[in-house]
Amino acid sequence: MTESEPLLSVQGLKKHYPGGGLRSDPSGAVRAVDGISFDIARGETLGLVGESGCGKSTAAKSIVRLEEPTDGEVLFHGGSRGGRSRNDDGTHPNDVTRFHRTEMKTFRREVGMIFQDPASSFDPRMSVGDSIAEPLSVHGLDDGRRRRAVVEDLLGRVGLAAADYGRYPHEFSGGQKQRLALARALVLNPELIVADEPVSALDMSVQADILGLLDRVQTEFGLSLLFISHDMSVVKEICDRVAVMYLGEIVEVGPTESVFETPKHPYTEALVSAIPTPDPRTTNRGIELTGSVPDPVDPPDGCRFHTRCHAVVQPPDLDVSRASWRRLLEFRLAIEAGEIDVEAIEERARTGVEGAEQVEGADGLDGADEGGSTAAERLRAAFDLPGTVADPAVEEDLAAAIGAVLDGEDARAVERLRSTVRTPCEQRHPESVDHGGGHESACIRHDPEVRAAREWPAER
Ligand SMILES: Nc1ncnc2c1ncn2[C@@H]1O[C@H](COP(=O)(O)OP(=O)(O)OP(=O)(O)O)[C@@H](O)[C@H]1O
Repeated sequence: MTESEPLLSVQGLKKHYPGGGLRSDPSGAVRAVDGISFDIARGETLGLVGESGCGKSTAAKSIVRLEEPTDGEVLFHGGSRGGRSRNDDGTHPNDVTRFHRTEMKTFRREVGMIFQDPASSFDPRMSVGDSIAEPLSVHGLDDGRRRRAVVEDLLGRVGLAAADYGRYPHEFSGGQKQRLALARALVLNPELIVADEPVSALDMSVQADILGLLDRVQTEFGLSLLFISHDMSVVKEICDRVAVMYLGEIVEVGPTESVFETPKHPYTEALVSAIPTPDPRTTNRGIELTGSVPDPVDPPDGCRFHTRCHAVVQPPDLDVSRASWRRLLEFRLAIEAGEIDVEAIEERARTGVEGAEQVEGADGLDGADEGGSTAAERLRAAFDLPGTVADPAVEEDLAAAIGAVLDGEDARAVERLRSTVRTPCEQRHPESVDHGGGHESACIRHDPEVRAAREWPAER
């Protein structure tokens, strides 16, 4: 491997779990990881970040083959270990996904893992020293005294004492257990550590200790580190580069400083914006990330983030304000998700929690109450929709869609709205665009072809 070749190169990795779909395709696969690619250089820490359910753990497990990947390559040691290049059939001799048993055994020695819950990796009936030493026996170090010496040395390096060798897991705190887990991950002198949420279960002060330790150990041992976390501030602390994952895909990757200072993808922007600022007088950028990650069985078309995106692109020919556009799209998406509960809206109006009196001046469709508003107006009010949309064609579609929703015909409502309330973001899967310095993102606002064909304001 030359210096410039990555230690780990993940290419188009997919992990789909069979069945389990509840929505449009009940037999559909759970697309937990859906074609991710990234490299990790020797001695580098790459952070894989995203909300719960984005596929981070599945990605980690697929890379080390605790789960069998559905597709893609995981090249360990670049492309030239032992001078070997690709086989005639295009496969690669260093592709972990194709390793046989003996190659896997070697690979496992070269990759250490740490998980969120360190307790689960220790047998409560075994001394921690014996647990840490176990991989040494498995990999052929038969000399018990040497095994003990290696483990005692490691215990010191992770901030514990050689005398801790004979103690049992329940005698250690959460932070100490994570130190033990790190010692165990290091025992075979690996080149890569995969750490999946290693500090999420720990108190803030202990988190800082463990992050400091990871950082120190990484430098000392010259390790590469794949660091998985949902916590942006933790990632910022420790990573050289960051890959942001959303619904099975990587939407942005780049040097940590660049990604945090000038996030290019709206999802990253929202995650960065949500980081609490240490100074209460300064406010963050105030982008609210609403809702949760959609079902990976049936991900949204085009850009998977468009259903939650604050920057979702308005069609150039839709002549309404930006605020109205967002509301119209949110309304359509709510109908599609089956989230509109007309009875609850009516009930709230009756009990005065949300007044129908907020809506004035629009033509009623049906069901006028004592205050004079109609069910259609109350539905508009509930979704903060304009009383009348300025663009007559859109207003016609919206009124028809509202009527359909009130009639319980959601499919008809969606069909009607889809003709006008339709974002370019759902029509095209965004390609990754290079912003320079290894900073890439996949958002159609940056796609040169799309930008050339349409006109919307330059955003970042
Ligand atoms: N064995 C499985 N079978 C079916 N679906 C699964 C399985 N494991 C994970 N999933 C689904 O795959 C998606 C990604 O899960 P994953 O645990 O990888 O996400 P994550 O980003 O690591 O989140 P978390 O931190 O909550 O674990 C989720 O929708 C999850 O429900």
